Amino acid sequence: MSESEELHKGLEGMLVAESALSYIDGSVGKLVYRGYDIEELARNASYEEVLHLLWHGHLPDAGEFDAFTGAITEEQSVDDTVLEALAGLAAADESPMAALRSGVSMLSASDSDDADPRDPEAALAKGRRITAKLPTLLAAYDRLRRGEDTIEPHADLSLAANFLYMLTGEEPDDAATEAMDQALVLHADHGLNASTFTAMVVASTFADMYSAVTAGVGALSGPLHGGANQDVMELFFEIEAQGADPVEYVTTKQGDEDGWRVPGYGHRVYEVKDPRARILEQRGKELTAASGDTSYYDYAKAIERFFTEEKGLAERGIAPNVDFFSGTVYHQLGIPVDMYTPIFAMSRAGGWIGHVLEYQEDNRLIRPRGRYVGPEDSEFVPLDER
Ligand SMILES: CC(=O)SCCNC(=O)CCNC(=O)[C@H](O)C(C)(C)COP(=O)(O)OP(=O)(O)OC[C@H]1O[C@@H](n2cnc3c(N)ncnc32)[C@H](O)[C@@H]1OP(=O)(O)O
Ligand SMILES: O=C([O-])CC(=O)C(=O)O
Repeated sequence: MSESEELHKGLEGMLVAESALSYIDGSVGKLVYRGYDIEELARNASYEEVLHLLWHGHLPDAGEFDAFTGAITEEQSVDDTVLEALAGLAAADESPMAALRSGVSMLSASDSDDADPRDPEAALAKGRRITAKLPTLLAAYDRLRRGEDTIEPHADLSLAANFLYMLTGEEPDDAATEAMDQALVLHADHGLNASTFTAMVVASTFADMYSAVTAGVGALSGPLHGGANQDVMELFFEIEAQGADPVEYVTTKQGDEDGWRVPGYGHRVYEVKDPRARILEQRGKELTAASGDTSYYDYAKAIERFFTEEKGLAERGIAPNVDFFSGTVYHQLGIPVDMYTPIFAMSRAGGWIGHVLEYQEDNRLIRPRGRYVGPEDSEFVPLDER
């Protein structure tokens, strides 16, 4: 075993695994899933096609697509026991992201397949079950906390359309379905980000898929990761509530709060604008223009222009990431702000599961070292003598 004494805080830039799922060139803002450019997938592929690509290594042909979506459709319902537990969480005013974390964990109770987690077919089946149920679970939670009856999934709708249908009770139009589906495609995978790596660490012990996905949800929830999309929209709400100028507002905030970071800005890997932000920005622009209310899109652009041109953040490699514009899209779809990060999780589950399946093909327990900096030779004194 070779042991290096070099410290790699945050594992920054460290290669810890090989993966064929997604590639990021942070210097030019390029993202590909299995060789396909994200822009092309966002324009042409559905979330279900992307799931097939990530889990099975290729885009499905028509027959494979039907079989794949058919298998998902069969798994979309969520057991009453889980819905009852969700109702309890709603009564306790739990956030949707926390409810999702608990919900994924509870789903395992209604999975009768107790195959060995080392069995790749069983792991894939569990992953498919979780992915199929997440939109149902999340939409149900939002309805329960509003005191509404939950809605069963519609067998003829895609995951994206079904989510909106189960949330609102109405079948979404094409524009809303396309926007939701595109958001799911864009968030599905992103290399070894913190939540994916978390899921891999859990799965490297051969804990089961429910444990890996539950842990992924927890890691994604933080404001340095997926939680930033909610923070961005809450910033816009604050600006609106105060009738403030967006640039003045963020400048004052930076002056007042030492170390305050613009949510949705900056990235460990990208040195330029995230390609997903570019696509979501365009979608946000179209949807806000169509609705006649462009205010949040305008705030985002004003802040971006200021940080790029006046503050020179772009020159330091700090630019909008995926979380900066997604809220402008979700808001136009009428989705509550605290559902934004759970939607990210609903999509990213596809990536977590893909990475877990891939990693377990040639599994190695993930177990790094920490440098010990504590005291040496401490003398133990019994409790009653301390
Ligand atoms: C889906 C996702 O997870 S995308 C990321 C979502 N998270 C956010 O949007 C939260 C805001 N952004 C951030 O906190 C950071 O950019 C992170 C955590 C995403 C990446 O951070 P790191 O790779 O650790 O970069 P690091 O913290 O070293 O920052 C480098 C420099 O850029 C600055 N910086 C980074 N992000 C921002 C920001 N959002 N606003 C202002 N300054 C920033 C830091 O202050 C630091 O400056 P310094 O060198 O003068 O101290
Ligand atoms: O890659 C990262 O570190 C964060 C990110 O953008 C993602 O997970 O989509």
